[in-house]
Amino acid sequence: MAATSHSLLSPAPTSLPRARITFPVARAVALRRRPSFPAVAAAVSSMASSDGEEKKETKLWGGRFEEGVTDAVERFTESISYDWQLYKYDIMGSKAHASMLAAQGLITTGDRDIILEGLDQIEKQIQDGKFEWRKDREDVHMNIEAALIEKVGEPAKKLHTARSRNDQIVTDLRLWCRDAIDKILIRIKQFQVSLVLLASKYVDLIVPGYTHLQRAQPVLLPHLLLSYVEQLERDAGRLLDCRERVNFCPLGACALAGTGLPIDRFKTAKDLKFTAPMKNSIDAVSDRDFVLEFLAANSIAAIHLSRIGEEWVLWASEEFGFLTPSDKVSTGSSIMPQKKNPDPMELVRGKSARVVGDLMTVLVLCKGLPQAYNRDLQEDKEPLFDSVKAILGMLEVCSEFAQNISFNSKRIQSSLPAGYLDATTLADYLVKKGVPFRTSHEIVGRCVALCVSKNCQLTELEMHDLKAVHPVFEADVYAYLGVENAVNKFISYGSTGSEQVKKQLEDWRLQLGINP
Ligand SMILES: N/C(=N\CCC[C@H](N)C(=O)O)N[C@@H](CC(=O)O)C(=O)O
Repeated sequence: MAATSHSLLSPAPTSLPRARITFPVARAVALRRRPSFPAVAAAVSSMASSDGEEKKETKLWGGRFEEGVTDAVERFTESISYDWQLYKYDIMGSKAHASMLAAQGLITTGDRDIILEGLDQIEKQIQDGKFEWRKDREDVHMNIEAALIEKVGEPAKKLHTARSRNDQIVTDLRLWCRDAIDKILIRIKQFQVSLVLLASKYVDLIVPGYTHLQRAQPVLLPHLLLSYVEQLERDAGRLLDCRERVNFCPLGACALAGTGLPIDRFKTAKDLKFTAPMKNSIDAVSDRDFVLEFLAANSIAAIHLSRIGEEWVLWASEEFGFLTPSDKVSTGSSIMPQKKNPDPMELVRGKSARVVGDLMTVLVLCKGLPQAYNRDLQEDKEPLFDSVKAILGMLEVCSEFAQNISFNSKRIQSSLPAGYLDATTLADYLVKKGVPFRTSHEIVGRCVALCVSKNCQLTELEMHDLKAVHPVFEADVYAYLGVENAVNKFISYGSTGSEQVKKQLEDWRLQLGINP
């Protein structure tokens, strides 16, 4: 199996094509010689010796073992099929570790330079797709370390001084999460910009506001779109908070107890741009609370995106007809020629399920673990990678959808008279006339009942109709009726009143660096 270079902004597949998975040299020979399944399985991860006998490669941890693991165990315990994605961070950590060992006199500077050069070559091989990932070497750490030993010999055998895979994996993971968070933050901002640009196109468009999915009060469309922007801002804030706690360095905690060797954990932490080394070596290798926090932040963001997806799918329906996605963000039906489906937003809604599922997986994974490291923790990676891949894709597609929809102003406007959207404004009018709110609520309720019986709007009630309900009504009431009048009456901070919304739109444009 060979890795290709990739960035999280264009996520790489979580596993590479099976055809590229390579096993030790004897495998092809063994496959030809003994084609039955058990025999083929027996050949996995084995090496041919010169006399044709198959011999397992000695594991880097193999000193006390007389026999190799079974093929089933090898297949079951390997993680290289997905943790290869950590290679960049594993190499980064190894380089910082080697430099620290040299600075502390634990290895010579000559050995350090050989190790650093060898790691650079391995990184290039991986990026060029020329590195052979081997399942019999279990994971990303052992693959890189074994390859380094093959490449540069003795000096590489010193790299694992004062280090365990337990602190190595969690260091890799923290570095990976830090970068992943930064990439998600960029995508959140891109979606916010798309929403603000969309809002700027419809500054005066009034839409029905819903509660219980029933018509409630009129709102400006930009007000609704900025509500998404606010939610995304909190999503970003949660990720930034999480990043603070991610950014502590476990390297040097070793297996769980630290080391008797004179290492400098502050140097490795600084070189890897962590805030500080983690204070307790048992905690450092044990906990995945930073993964949980990250997955939880992703889950909340995914739920926000799912709700937007639901709203836009609904609004794109014939029944609402409030928005039209362009062809660029729609798909068709294999049987119904007329269909134009808003699939991307349905899948945004759908993929939120896996993001929440990923959080649940790691929550349950962690719940029964005693201190310190347990192999169960290997199972945190696939949900983590999956969650990040999903959320990046969801944000990208939401942003593109926002850039490729138009709101159907005419249809929306023609729908506005329905639902008595101005009723609450009418109640506020009565309050301004000195009527207690509970009484005004009752009066307006009676006005609405009158409209229902006459099949008309509140604006269409004659003065004598209104006076018949309550004598407090005067001619100025008509300045409160109808959705335009009603929207103009909103003045409270954060309300849908056009002054408020225009100011907030301006603030967001400034904050997001959108030029006038
Ligand atoms: N096997 C092990 N850690 C493996 C960590 C890497 C693993 N692929 C993972 O993803 O968690 N722990 C050994 C120590 C070691 O192998 O360094 C132990 O504590 O006995």
